[in-house]
Amino acid sequence: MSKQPKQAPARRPSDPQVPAQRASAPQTSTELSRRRLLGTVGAAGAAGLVVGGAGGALGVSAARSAGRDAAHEALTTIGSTEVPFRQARAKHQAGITTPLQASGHLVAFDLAPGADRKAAAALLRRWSRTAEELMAGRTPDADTGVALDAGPSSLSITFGLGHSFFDRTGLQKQRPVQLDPLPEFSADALDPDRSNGDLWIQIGADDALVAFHALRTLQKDAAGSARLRWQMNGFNRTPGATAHPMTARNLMGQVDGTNNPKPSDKDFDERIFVGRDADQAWMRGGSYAVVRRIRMLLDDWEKRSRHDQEKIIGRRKDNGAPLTGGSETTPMRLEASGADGLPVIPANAHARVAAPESNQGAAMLRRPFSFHDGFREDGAPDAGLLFVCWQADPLRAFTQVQRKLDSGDALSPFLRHEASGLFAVPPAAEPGGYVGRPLLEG
Ligand SMILES: C=CC1=C(C)c2cc3[nH]c(cc4nc(cc5[nH]c(cc1n2)c(C)c5CCC(=O)O)C(CCC(=O)O)=C4C)c(C)c3C=C
Ligand SMILES: [Fe+2]
Repeated sequence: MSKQPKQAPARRPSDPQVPAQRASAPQTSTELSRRRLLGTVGAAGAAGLVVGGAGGALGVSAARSAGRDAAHEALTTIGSTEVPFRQARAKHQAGITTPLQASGHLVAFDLAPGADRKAAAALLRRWSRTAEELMAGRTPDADTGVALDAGPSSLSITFGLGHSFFDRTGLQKQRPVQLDPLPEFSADALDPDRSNGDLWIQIGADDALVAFHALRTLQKDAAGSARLRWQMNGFNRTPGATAHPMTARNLMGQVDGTNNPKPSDKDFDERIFVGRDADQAWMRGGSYAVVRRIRMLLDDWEKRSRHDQEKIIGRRKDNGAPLTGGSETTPMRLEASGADGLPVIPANAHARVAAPESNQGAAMLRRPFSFHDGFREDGAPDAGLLFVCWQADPLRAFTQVQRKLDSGDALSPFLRHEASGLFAVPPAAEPGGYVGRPLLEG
């Protein structure tokens, strides 16, 4: 692998609640004044003014007066931001508590016929090495050049193992019960060809070329050992695109992710990561990912008034605040009723039905991407949410909450669950090791 010329990496905080914008926060006061200037030009552009030439000149002269060569400066630190493959104090893989990235690929592979445990180990070793190199901004020696000049761009690559992986490798005794298939839900319309799989990779980056490059490189690494089963592409808002750091919005226009567990919560690790006393020692410090392709019936949704939409979720559309008042971070007052005697947050509002208070404390870390795969025959967008959630125990988190949603969520009529996967995501590789080594060589 060769190192690409790039700025010194700005390490990205491993906290999903840390707004992605922080990654592009000004680093020095000179930087601040240059950014303010460019921000002003950007705002003028957004207002429809023709500022291109003047804006460019202004930007260059500001950098020159700051004693810099503007030609060698990136406009933001987005490209140079690096997510560590292995974190100093955390045992888990990147891509779980990493802030949401702008571009994502979810991809599942099946081991090739004849590929055994040894072949699986060799593949995970190759993949881990590639992930570590690409996340550090280095590219393979014989490379396509797709991601040249882009820097690591907060690339994270996360590896998971499906239920069938353990049959294929003869490791059934090491398969955790947490990987038992999810139950069927009444709203499911699942396509088996786009569900599950022996191996799963989640790729996220703030540059679409970097994300594609990682996908393609990992696919080539798999040649002869594993075949692509399904692939889904997603996106989120670009970090730094809004003036103020804020929670993501989904394609229904809602602020989505507000009431996620936070790493600062005292029970965060216990809820999201497998504990030290887990039966399967190789999973300690790992997590379980549930992946659902959920199509949104946007034609139906967009016909509903904003008032109706807010009642369906239980939160305001503009700022994500609960209907019981306050700001986005104000707790919902589930017991509050209005002058009509009815609950202000309706009994079937999505946020109420999904809340830990309605689910014996169940909580999961939601880390989704939006998707848009064109339009269906009837002209409706084939778009929605690549719902990815993380938890220590899917039965007590995703399954508990989805059962509840299945039996009375006002949002359900606007959704179609079309694909599903459940994966064990082992802890990060030890230095010199690879993801899954304690399982495969234990
Ligand atoms: C089984 C788990 C869940 C699925 C599937 C799901 C789908 C889904 N959700 C939204 C939009 C929102 N969800 C919100 C909150 C929320 N959702 C879940 C779980 C699932 N959602 C939970 C656990 C929570 C938190 C509840 C709480 O504690 O308050 C919200 C409100 C804002 C927020 O807290 O994030 C929105 C909006 C969509 C569009 C969707 C499927 C496409
Ligand atoms: Fe939700």
